[in-house]
Amino acid sequence: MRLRRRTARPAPEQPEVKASRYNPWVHELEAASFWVVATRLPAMIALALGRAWRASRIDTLATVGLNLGAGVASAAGLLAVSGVLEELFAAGPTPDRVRDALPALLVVAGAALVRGALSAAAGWAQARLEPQVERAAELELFDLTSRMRLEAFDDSDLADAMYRARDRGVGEVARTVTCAIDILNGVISLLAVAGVLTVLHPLLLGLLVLTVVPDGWAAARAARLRYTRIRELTTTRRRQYIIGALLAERQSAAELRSYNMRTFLLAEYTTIADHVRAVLLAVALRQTRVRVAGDAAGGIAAVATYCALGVLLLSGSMPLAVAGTAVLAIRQGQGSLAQLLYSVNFCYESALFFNDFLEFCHQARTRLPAPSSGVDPGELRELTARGVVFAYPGDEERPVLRGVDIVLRKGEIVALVGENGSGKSTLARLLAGLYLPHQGTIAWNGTDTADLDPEKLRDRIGLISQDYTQWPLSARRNITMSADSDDGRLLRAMRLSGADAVVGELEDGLDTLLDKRFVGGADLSGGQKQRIAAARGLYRRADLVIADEPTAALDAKAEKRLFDTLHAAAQDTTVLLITHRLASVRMADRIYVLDHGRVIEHGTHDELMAIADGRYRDLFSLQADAYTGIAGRAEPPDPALPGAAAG
Ligand SMILES: Nc1ncnc2c1ncn2[C@@H]1O[C@H](COP(=O)(O)OP(=O)(O)OP(=O)(O)O)[C@@H](O)[C@H]1O
Repeated sequence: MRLRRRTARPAPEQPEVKASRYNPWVHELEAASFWVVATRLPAMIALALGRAWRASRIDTLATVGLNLGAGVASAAGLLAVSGVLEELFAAGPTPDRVRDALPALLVVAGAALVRGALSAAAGWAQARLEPQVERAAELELFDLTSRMRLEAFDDSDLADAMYRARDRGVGEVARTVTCAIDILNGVISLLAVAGVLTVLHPLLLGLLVLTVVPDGWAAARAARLRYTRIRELTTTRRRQYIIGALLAERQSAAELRSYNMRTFLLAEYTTIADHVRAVLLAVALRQTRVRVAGDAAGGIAAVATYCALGVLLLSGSMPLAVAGTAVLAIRQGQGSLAQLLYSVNFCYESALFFNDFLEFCHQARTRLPAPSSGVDPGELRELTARGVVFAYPGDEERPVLRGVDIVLRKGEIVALVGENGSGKSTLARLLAGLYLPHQGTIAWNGTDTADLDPEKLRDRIGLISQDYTQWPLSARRNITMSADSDDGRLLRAMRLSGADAVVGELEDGLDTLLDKRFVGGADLSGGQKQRIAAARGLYRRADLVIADEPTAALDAKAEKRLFDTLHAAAQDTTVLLITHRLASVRMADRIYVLDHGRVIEHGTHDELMAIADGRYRDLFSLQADAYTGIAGRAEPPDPALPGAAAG
């Protein structure tokens, strides 16, 4: 199959490629004038320098101080040059003029030497500062991402903002600092040139500005064109990155091959990459047009400047020696002003991306949990959910939980059952304090969990999650989930979950790295991973163990052992068990049946089995029939299933 199409590509299918639909503010940004954004620049520079100051005071002081020194040396050198020229253009024999110019020449040389030394030292300080600023920005970002409320990760706008902040924002913090310092530098050398020009003829300063402004405008316009397009492409590039990872990462490698997904994914990637390329090429064209216009205007202004100089010369208002100095100063001034505008422009572009970083940090801060009350929940006696309503972000009109009431008392085993998508895992996450209900309350010993210290609360809960993560850490850390480990508890948790057999087969036992992407790393089977995840939940000294489908990948022996363990643990721990294996919940003290976010039945196994046409009874009988082979309750085969018609 040909992946590349030479002809014009039709509009891409993927909705995320139609970026403007998702980024209406891009047009607002485009509409904002350069000056509107430029007025924000000083504040951005101050923010960037503030970050530099916090990252390293010494290096910030050294960078700013040494650059200032270099700027002053450069100004002194320029003034001395005009002194040299003055002497050289003066009347008298040439050897005398050269001799008279010598002191000023020495100043020029000395200034150049000092400037060079200070610039080198400033460069070194700046090079030290940048990684420190970047590191601080990265740490700030990850501090926020790891503290945000869990539901923030379900918000696609925030995901875009996070991508932008991570992709470019973090790096641009340091660059904004560098640019800010370059601007300071540029201002100093420009002041020096302006001073010289003003002394020579006040008109020259105006002419100098005239020659550089068009270039500056063009550079700024080009930068903003690029930024708005890159911003517009955020979702698209995030999608491109995700598909690229699927094509290149180990986790998806086997499935990609077994389903022959290569061609499909490459085509998808190409469509997106083509779209990104087309947008960037269009930007490049627009940028070139803008730059050509700027250069043309700048050229006209330069011609006008030299014409004005000629007029001044011809009219006798300016002596030849002064005109010579003026040409030199104008050329140096053009260089300085162009450098300054370049720095401003660079800073402006960096600041736009730096703003992304700030914007994400701001958004993330609004998603942080409320300041902790510090209230210790205390040992669990009773956990209740009353009238709990919860919807995921973006789906507010379709709540996943719609007025759930449940109760768990100390030492009980409580089971949640129900069909896929009925809301069991969501309820478990709310009970674990990972989400807060939108309506209703979850109370730990009668106190709303929202009023308790969330970390202390989570310390009392062991969550054996359905979507467990295998961390790129040693087997030990994968179970203890912290730097310290209590060997007694660790061995017990491993024995109860069956993880001891898994670890026993690893080359370095508990010290084996559970990540095959690194040298010496090991890979585990699905069931082995689940045993490790179960050990993780059991290792905690928890009042409440929430086991969400803890045995889906376990073999029959390991499953029985884990359920026995959970039942045994319930002597002094409360257990919330979510499972589709209904045989395992028979012994539960209470079973809640969820359907579309509501509790439709609850009671003991016997009570629920006594409800004629009850949902639990139905599900239980269905599973029991599958084992006992009683055909009486079996439904007729679905005609849509393969082989059904033949049967
Ligand atoms: N992070 C999320 N963002 C948006 N919707 C979600 C999210 N997680 C789950 N849902 C939706 O919430 C509903 C309930 O999901 P939940 O995982 O709680 O069901 P469940 O009963 O545990 O299902 P299963 O038995 O398949 O594990 C589903 O419709 C699911 O699509």
